[in-house]
Amino acid sequence: MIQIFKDTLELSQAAAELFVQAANEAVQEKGRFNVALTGGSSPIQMHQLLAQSPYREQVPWEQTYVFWGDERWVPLTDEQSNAKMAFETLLNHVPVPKSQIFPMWGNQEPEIFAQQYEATLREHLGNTGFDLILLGMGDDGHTASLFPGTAVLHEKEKWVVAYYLEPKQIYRITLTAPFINQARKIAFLTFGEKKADALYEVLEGERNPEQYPSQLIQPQNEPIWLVDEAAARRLLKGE
Ligand SMILES: O=C1O[C@H](COP(=O)(O)O)[C@@H](O)[C@H](O)[C@H]1O
Repeated sequence: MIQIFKDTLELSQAAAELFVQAANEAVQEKGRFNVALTGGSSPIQMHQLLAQSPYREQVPWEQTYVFWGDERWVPLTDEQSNAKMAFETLLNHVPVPKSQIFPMWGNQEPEIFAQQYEATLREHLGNTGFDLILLGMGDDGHTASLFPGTAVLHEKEKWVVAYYLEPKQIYRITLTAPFINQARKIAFLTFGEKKADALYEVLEGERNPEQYPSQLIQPQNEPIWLVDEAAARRLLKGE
């Protein structure tokens, strides 16, 4: 399902509303809300909205468990850290218990940490997927840290993988596509002209997940694409 918004504020408001709804549904049903946050720039405005009235009061923070979809393997103080951004824009401003926040960072080797993170997920989620996974999409069609041409795109068993991303000279840690696809709800936040080509290829182009890894995201319930008019330019033209 694609929802197109005039600008990033309207898009972020819709994302915040979706977050509130998913949280309340999950808590009503089973007493807790398991969410995976996305990194990059796309969620910042949604985070800021969730940290303020009226959204802040509408989220059952005490029952919320926060994980990440992916991370750059850097300490939590590093400017590149997706978790640092989430703490600064959201988590430091809401009453979610710190013991319920699980950043993708530790003192071990990244591969060992990935195994431990998967064990933590299994402990908290059991055999169910996330209630909500928020995702961004890079200009190249990657999502989470599922980058074009990488071996992780072919992972079938593991839920979490760490690997060295040669072009960016950094380790990445990421949920895998088969695990992401187990989520009850998945929402992509995508805006800006620079994403127009990739968005068109992902949604309307031939199937080529090796080049456009976002195509691997095919959960049972169709993902929700929240996009702005600039990113949707080619979709709107029907090119
Ligand atoms: O590297 C990453 O990029 C994607 C997209 O980032 P954005 O700045 O275009 O929103 C992001 O979804 C991912 O979490 C991040 O690690």
